[in-house]
Amino acid sequence: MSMAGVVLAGGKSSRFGRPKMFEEYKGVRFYEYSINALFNSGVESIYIVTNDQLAPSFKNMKAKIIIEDESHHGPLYALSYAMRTIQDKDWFFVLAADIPLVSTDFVREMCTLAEQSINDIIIPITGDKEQPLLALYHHSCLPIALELLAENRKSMRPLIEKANVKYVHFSSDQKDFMNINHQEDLTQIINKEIT
Ligand SMILES: Nc1nc2c(ncn2[C@@H]2O[C@H](COP(=O)(O)OP(=O)(O)OP(=O)(O)O)[C@@H](O)[C@H]2O)c(=O)[nH]1
Repeated sequence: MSMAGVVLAGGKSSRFGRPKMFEEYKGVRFYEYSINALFNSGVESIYIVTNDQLAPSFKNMKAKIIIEDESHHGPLYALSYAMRTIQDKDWFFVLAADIPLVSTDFVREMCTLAEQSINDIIIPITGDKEQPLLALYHHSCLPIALELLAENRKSMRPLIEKANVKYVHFSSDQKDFMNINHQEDLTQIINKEIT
């Protein structure tokens, strides 16, 4: 079994107001947290998937950069583009750069689940929230994803509905899975209102 880590970092950040993947928490940029969580976790190689405008601003020796041929088509397109580009891996561990504080232990535990899995997708549930952008996707998802994209269906949801999905419950620090969409979300973490 071989696995690639895929950091999704090519969104518009329209709610945040500036490219949020480059924001810092405790002196580390969001996308670097995602890379660090994947590093030494069982994932063999790490990729940042982004667009041509943002690409020059990523600086990290641990990850390679994949530049989408078309920008802003959303996470399903980004994942399928990564799967088309990286052809020698069975599994793709997706981490959204705007959920930066996930731990290596979480990634390791998910990787262990993939070893014996006959599923197409493994999705964690944290609290009562499904986390499709912190999930494992088998290469078998690619034809389904391409079919959906050809129908202009760009959300992850129809892929999840069509694929064979395993859900796994995680109880963890709320902060680990905090999704940063607005500047106030970051302020909340910094002010330790979320513990
Ligand atoms: N590579 C890539 N990543 C994306 C794309 N769209 C969203 N993402 C990433 O997916 C994660 C979730 O994105 P969202 O917060 O839903 O969308 P966003 O465009 O970043 O932000 P909003 O404009 O505020 O909705 C973030 O880490 C984004 O960087 C895309 O088209 N390509």
